[in-house]
Amino acid sequence: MDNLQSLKRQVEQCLLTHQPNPQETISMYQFHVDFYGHLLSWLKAQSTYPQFYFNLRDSAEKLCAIGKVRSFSEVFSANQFVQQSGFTLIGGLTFDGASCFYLPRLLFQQQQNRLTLSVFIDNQVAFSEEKAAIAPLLDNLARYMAFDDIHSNRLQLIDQAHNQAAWCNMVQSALQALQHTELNKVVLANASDFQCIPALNAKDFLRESELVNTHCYHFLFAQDAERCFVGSSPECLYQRQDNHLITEALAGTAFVHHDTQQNQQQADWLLHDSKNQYENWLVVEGICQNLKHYAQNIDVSPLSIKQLRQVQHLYRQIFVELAPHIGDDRCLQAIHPTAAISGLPQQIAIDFIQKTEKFDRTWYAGTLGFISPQRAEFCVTIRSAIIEHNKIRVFAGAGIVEGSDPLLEWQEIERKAMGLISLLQSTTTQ
Ligand SMILES: C=C(O[C@@H]1C=C(C(=O)O)C=C[C@H]1O)C(=O)O
Ligand SMILES: [Mg+2]
Repeated sequence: MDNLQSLKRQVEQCLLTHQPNPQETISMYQFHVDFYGHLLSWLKAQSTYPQFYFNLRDSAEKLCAIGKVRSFSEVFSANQFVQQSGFTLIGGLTFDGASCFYLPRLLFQQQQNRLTLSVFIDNQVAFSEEKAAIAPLLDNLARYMAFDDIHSNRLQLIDQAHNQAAWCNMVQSALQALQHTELNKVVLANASDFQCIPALNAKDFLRESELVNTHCYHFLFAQDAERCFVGSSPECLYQRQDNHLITEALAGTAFVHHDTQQNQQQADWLLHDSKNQYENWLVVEGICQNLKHYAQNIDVSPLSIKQLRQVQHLYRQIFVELAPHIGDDRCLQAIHPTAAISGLPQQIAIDFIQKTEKFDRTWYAGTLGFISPQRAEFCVTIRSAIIEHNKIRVFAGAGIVEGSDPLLEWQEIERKAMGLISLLQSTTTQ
């Protein structure tokens, strides 16, 4: 018997015997099975929202969830709930810092070929209502939907928040602000809207991205059936195990060449280029300034290179020993948004972005991940897109510092966007 069929039976059995315990506001049941399928293919067959998928960058671990039992619009209360209940919350913050954390109805945690399903039941709601809410999820629990090939889907650029000329003007005004104000760095971004024929399924798209955009986090967050936020990001906001936190500065960019020798030359150039070094260092400075009140010790690694498919970046890890009782609410608020996606000084950069960019970043350059009592992990939601029926909006940004060249920064954001766009056939080049 398929292992999801067996999971379904176990959950059904458990619901038959569930006795709401008045001491327990929420009950959790956990089931373990071996699993050789793909959680995105399972998710594709589900019709309950919100939907969440998080494939971690540095380990063979994936989280996948549907439905919602509790939600928290403040990180403080989200963290408090995690500490009190011991449960894992998923979600994150938009670029603007709006918080969206929730306890899903079904949470899958996959570690290699081992799958754990947690089912949450709210004892503050009549059990008959809970059973009725769970029934449709159970109907679909053992279902998969095969991936469709997306290689023949065609993309056509229909609109851009900033075309090349407008982008160059925007970078020029940032360069002026860098000269005449306290601003040291500002990360400007663009949104490009494509029509996709035929309409694109977000799960097929993310599956394709997972195959080629390796060494990245892969995430999907759909609050409803209408639109879905997806992406493959190389950037970790932080990972925490007890009071040990690792964060990073990933900033400073060169293109990737197919020729190994030329690629190595690019990497060597990037490692020694003062503009890119400065762009990266400001991220380290921003993070250290914001975390110093919460840390007992901070160590910064030497510069290295993170190679991706289209671009390569300067990379430093930052190892932090947190002071006692510092929760993920404080960590998130201190680190997000880093100078890799906002700038420095942080508030001046955010104000500049808000008055200059002609689109709303929403979940782009936000953060998604999970919080549990012992550990938490969040990625920075760059290299991302919103898929809505037959439209896809792709986001890309670049750090502007003294010495930035508007046209080179334009090429940089176009290259970054290619990480996702190149998964499909683009019929328009600009
Ligand atoms: C803002 C983005 O990327 C960020 C900007 C970088 C840069 O300007 O060199 C490099 C990596 C990221 O920190 C993006 O991809 O949208
Ligand atoms: Mg850059």
